Amino acid sequence: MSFFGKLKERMFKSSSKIEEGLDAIVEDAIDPEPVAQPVADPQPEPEPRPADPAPAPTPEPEQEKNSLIGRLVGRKATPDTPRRVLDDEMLEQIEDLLITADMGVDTAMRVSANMAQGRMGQRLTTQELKALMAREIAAIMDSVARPMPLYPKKPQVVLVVGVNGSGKTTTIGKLASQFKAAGKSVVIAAGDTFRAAAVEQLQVWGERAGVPVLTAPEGSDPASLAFDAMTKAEQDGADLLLIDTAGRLQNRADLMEELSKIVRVIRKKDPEAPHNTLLVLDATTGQNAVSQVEIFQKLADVSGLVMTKLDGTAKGGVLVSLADKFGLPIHAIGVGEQIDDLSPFDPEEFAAALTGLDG
Ligand SMILES: Nc1nc2c(ncn2[C@@H]2O[C@H](COP(=O)(O)OP(=O)(O)OP(=O)(O)O)[C@@H](O)[C@H]2O)c(=O)[nH]1
Repeated sequence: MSFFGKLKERMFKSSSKIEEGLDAIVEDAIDPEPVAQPVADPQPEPEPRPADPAPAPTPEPEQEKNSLIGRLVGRKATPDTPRRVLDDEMLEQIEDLLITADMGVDTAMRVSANMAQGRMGQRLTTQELKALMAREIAAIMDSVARPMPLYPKKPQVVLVVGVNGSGKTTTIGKLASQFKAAGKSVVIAAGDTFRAAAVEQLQVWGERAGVPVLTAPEGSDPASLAFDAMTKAEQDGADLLLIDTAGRLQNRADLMEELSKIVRVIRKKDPEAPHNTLLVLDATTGQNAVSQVEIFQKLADVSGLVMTKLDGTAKGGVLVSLADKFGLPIHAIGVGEQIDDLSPFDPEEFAAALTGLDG
């Protein structure tokens, strides 16, 4: 199966929600036109009414013609495909649908308004709506789709932050495995020293990835472990040091102090560290992820996002809202619990998978 097919299958809950919603909106047509005119109807329409013109093909920017969404937009509907005239009521329904898909009010309004621009009064099929929606979503996400930058610095220090359970450990394991496969040497530091289970989990992932995991006795100072890990990574000539951190938001002042102490200590060895601060977010928390970004931006100098658990949730739309609201780079997405279930973020494939556009 192609990667796109796999992504779409994994994101089926998000896509089926939008897909079913769009089907319902189109079928909900209180359409004054009794018989829908297909796009490629060979019969010329005698007197097209100005308020209800035959659907003009969606204009395609030149560079999109060969893209995934560009190709999907061009698909022709059959004569009996249901259509609905795009009007204010339908636009509001689309907006509501996007809000229920966790896109947030502002982003939902932007996406639906852009979809409608120049198309009011056109008769559209679900497939055409999906394609328009996917195109607008991809446009919002295009500028934030960036792999984690790699610097020539050794070791490159990646601080991984996020609330407990967001998928930090799993993501560190997946990243370690991918970098190792790319020929990089990696060291992991189990910085959540207060939770024995978190440390054990990280050790399991380290073994899977074939990467050493530095640990410290339960309850010891995470900053001191980070310093030791820096020393080891330097001694080993490691390319990458991934530091796991605690995610207790219950006491933000403590967490902020803990994170800033880690940063202070590793800067004694490299004033530019950490080179990346990845915030790991759980897609199943929906719009909660928005407040998590706001909080963690105050606690740490977040440089990029990884969104986990996009498989099996109907809340994938939150990623569009994050891109729209914060503009932080999205480096990767988690689509499962296995070691290779971390994918680079591709806005076109994501948009097509989210909207259920057929690949
Ligand atoms: N379905 C799915 N599950 C995931 C994904 N990423 C992580 N998980 C699961 O989410 C749960 C929490 O993941 P962890 O990596 O332990 O999260 P954490 O942030 O390190 O949590 P703490 O160890 O409690 O701090 C685990 O059961 C993972 O298997 C993903 O992309 N998809």
